[in-house]
Amino acid sequence: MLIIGIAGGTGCGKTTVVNQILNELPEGEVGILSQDSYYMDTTHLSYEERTKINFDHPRSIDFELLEAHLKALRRGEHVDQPVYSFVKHNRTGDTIKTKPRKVMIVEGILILTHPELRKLFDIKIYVHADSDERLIRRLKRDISERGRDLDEVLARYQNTLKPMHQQFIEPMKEYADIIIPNNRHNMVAIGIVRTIINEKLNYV
Ligand SMILES: Nc1ncnc2c1ncn2[C@@H]1O[C@H](COP(=O)(O)OP(=O)(O)O)[C@@H](O)[C@H]1O
Ligand SMILES: O=c1ccn([C@@H]2O[C@H](COP(=O)(O)O)[C@@H](O)[C@H]2O)c(=O)[nH]1
Repeated sequence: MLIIGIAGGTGCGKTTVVNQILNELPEGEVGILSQDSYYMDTTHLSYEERTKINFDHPRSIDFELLEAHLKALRRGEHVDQPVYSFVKHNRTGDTIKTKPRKVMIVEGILILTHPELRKLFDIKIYVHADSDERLIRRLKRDISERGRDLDEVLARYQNTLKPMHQQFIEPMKEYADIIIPNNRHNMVAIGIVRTIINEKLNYV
């Protein structure tokens, strides 16, 4: 199994990059684990309390479960990946049966901050976009898709996102094997990653 970790700040385009990589690859050959599925279960908190969580700090992630799932997949077992709701700020209670594949991609803002998880990645990728670009994208996406408003996104950006990005996410570039500049769509870089995956899948 080839395990690829894809990190980078919010709005840098990780999900988009993953989807672009998957386009043109045979369906079902590459599996995805999203760090978002592994936000801590906060069912014991009220919605009001959950909105105050710092979701950009590594302690908000259930790395134990993420690591256990990745190791199980590597052993050839399937796992039940939790489904997360950004609107509710909590797991929904549903899970998605995730099967082991020859290539597994793990994506998320904080996945390179955890040393044990980092060791499991054969290739570490950091997607870079400038912070103003990321903020603009996040504003548009969170308002249209995640039920936020302008004030919420800007307050979160100033209070937690920006300082957490500087403290935990940006320094992870140091561990990256590949850095993808993504201020614009970067189909050349996508093509290179797809070639590496195709090689593993024996298609070249
Ligand atoms: N290279 C790009 N150029 C312009 N917009 C982009 C680019 N990559 C992603 N986006 C847009 O920015 C938003 C955030 O992208 P997304 O892939 O969800 O980022 P991430 O998963 O890193 O938070 C989405 O609306 C997406 O369509
Ligand atoms: O309940 C939640 C959990 C997370 N967030 C924000 O999401 C981003 C990470 O997701 P990306 O898709 O990589 O942008 C993170 O910056 C958290 O602040 C949230 O708003 N609510």
